[in-house]
Amino acid sequence: MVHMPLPSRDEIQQALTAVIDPELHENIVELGMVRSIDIAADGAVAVTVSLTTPGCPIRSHFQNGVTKAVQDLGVAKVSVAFDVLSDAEKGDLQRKLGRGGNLPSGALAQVQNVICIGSGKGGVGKSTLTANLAAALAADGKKVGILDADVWGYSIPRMFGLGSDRPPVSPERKILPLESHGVKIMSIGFFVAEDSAVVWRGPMLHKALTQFLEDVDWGELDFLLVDLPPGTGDVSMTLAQLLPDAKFLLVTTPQPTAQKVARRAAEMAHKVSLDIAGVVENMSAFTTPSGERFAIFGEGGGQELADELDVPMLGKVPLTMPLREQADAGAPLVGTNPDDPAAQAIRQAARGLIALMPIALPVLAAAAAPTLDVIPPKPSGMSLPMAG
Ligand SMILES: Nc1ncnc2c1ncn2[C@@H]1O[C@H](COP(=O)(O)OP(=O)(O)OP(=O)(O)O)[C@@H](O)[C@H]1O
Repeated sequence: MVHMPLPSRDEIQQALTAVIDPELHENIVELGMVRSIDIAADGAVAVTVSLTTPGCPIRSHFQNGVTKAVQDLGVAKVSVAFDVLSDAEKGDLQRKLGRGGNLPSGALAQVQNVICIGSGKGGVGKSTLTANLAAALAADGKKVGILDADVWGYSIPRMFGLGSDRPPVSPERKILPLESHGVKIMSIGFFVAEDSAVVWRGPMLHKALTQFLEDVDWGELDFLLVDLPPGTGDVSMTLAQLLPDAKFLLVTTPQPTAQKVARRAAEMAHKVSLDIAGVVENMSAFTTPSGERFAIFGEGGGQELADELDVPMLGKVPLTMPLREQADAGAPLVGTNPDDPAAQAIRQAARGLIALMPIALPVLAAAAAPTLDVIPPKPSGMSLPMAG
């Protein structure tokens, strides 16, 4: 067996430059967040990382990143501890970043679980499930928000009976989500004229999404559900970068083709290191009032995908007319008709999600708000001013 020589302190420090703070977009060594590196006689390495806030929601991102960076040097035993930067150190950091104001607000500091809901292809019912899962979680007493990041096909406002009213802005210059059926909602649809074809891409998209995460006053939430656009594109990559602790929930129909593209979405999630929480199969089968059952899109695709990915199958949601009708009427079915078979399956999936999530840790209040300077302009001269 070949033994690698133990790395020096400098080599470990160098390796830690691979760990990037996703909010500050800089590595933790450069940011002065590596408080100490200790190498024991037996070769075990202990690293202490200083966070900007004790309730830092991306703690596990640092834990995993530091552990991997040191292990890659051939170190078998790595431990990571955390403390908090002093006020003076935070001041130094702010100067280093060239910011006059505050560090990123950590608007998500009070959000316990972020779940990105994605599908390989469009039209599989991802938004319908997002809306109803949120309503089911809220009915279960959870504090829930939806970020509608389906920039090309936003439909969440309509499913909650919300128009295109601009959300208000608080005196602290935070955008306040609109609330409907007990769910806090933020959508790109609140900022663009209905039916306008907005070409969101590249940096503008990145800025808009960053703002929806950082400048929105989400407050205390048990769950923030993020309705992704279909596919594996820009939005998903950006969000994965901004939300390293988020989980991914895959929606698919039972068809082999849908499954194939859903698998691609899963591969994307793996690539950007997002854990997959599970699979929900939608449009599973249709049952006539006389009880005859038709598997219109086939059977078993969701379970196969879940088995292949080795993740839980959280629910099989049948095709029912009320689910579509209620989405069109602007009131989630789980609230209006909880006994409908689709509503029951969605409530079961919501309970499955709750069971999968880690126990909530106490968190600190979010820090002060950044200025609203990054709302992207609407293309063709439109702008996205906000009320308030
Ligand atoms: N289980 C279901 N039973 C009946 N209708 C459904 C079901 N699931 C979704 N639908 C309907 O199918 C259509 C597509 O659903 P939805 O808009 O949620 O899909 P999507 O995957 O979010 O699409 P995209 O992301 O491409 O906009 C909607 O009209 C919705 O009401």
